Amino acid sequence: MAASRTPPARFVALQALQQTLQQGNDLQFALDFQLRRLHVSGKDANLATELCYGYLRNKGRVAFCLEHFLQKPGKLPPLCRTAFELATYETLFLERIPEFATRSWLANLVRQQWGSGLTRLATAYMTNIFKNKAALNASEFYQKNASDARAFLSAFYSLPLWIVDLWTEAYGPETAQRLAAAQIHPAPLGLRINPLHAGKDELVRQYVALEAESADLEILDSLSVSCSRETARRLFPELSADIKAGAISRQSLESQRILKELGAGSWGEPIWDVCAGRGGKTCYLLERGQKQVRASDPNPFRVHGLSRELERLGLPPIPVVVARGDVRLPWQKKPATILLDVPCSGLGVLSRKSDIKWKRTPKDIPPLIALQDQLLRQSAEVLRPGGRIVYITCTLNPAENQARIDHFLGEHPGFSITKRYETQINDSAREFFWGVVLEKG
Ligand SMILES: C[S@@+](CC[C@H](N)C(=O)[O-])C[C@H]1O[C@@H](n2cnc3c(N)ncnc32)[C@H](O)[C@@H]1O
Repeated sequence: MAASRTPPARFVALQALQQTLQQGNDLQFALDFQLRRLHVSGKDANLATELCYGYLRNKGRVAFCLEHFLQKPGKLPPLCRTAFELATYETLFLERIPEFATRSWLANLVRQQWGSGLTRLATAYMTNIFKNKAALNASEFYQKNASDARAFLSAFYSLPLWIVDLWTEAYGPETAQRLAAAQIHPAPLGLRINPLHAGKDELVRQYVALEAESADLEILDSLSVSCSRETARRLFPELSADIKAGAISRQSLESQRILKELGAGSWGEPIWDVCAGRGGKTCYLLERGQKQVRASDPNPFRVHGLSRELERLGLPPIPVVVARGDVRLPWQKKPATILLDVPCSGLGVLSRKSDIKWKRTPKDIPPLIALQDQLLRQSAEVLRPGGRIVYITCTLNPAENQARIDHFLGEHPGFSITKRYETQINDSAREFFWGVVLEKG
């Protein structure tokens, strides 16, 4: 795609979205890559970020508009279709962008890439979108034009039908609607204060002083904080510098809460964090006083990221290896606690990772279940007698949650559940975690 006349934020967004949707790359990775490659920063980078995340959260709704106003949207070249949808998103959701700006970048891009026929189509389409903007922002439009209740939920809350069906069957229609409504809002910012950092007391003082006037601020045991991005700017004016200096980490409050609820901080050691990724949970454990922690993950980039996290936070070095957890124990000493933060469908974190909605399909679930079973089975094999397995997912899918544990307990009757936690489904929850502690009696 030629960059010459497309404004930088839209150009970066389209490139990153293509990389995410067509090549399956992680959205943040694709966005960072394109911002660096095209030397885009400041306001343009902020707009590109807002476009990518906002569009993916609302992609189902804007696609419904395309289907409504165009006869054969499926015939558009994929990138052209994404450009139509991105312009629709901008019109319906970003109030501050003037009509002429959206119309002109879309028309110029379509003319340059696909010629005058599609440019006329783009112009006529955008006229319809602007004319019907108020109606397109109201649920009635989707209720009236969707074929049935599930198609309405899918269009208005921008959720693939298979997820609507899964949640309706698993949790009932009312809860499915609440979950659908929850995932369409951006997740709040979750922060973790490093208790080992010299600046910790000052940081805590800062947000405790402003707690009363920050309605969206939630604090969990004084070191875990969640708030909107606007509030974070007030509470932590130096956030980027504090992160760089190792005083703060980004981590969702729910991901911290489940560790606390499952007793992290007083788990028997050594602990093996089997699916450690970039080490969000590993670092939490070390910051909360666990000493003998070992971490592994089969993804070398994530393992490298984890080692850098340990350095950034000034944490003591721990054994970290690239390894799968479902085949063998990569250490000599048997662990007393095995943390399985398993690979899962991620349907509980769609508000933060909205690309998952458009990448996952029902076909992905059986291999994930097989891996979850094998990780549990292998953990039981290598666990020290009297030890515990902590099983966590960030998904809303009973087949990956309770059903996996029932299956495991069926095969391993010596184990029982000693702790359990799941995020409550209420109107303020945006992210959902599920977990249990299993101990051998
Ligand atoms: C939910 S993420 C873990 C997030 C991480 N614990 C954190 O808190 O930042 C799941 C991780 O499982 C890893 N994984 C995939 N297959 C695996 C396997 N066979 N054994 C162990 N880990 C695996 C993935 O690479 C991914 O990093």
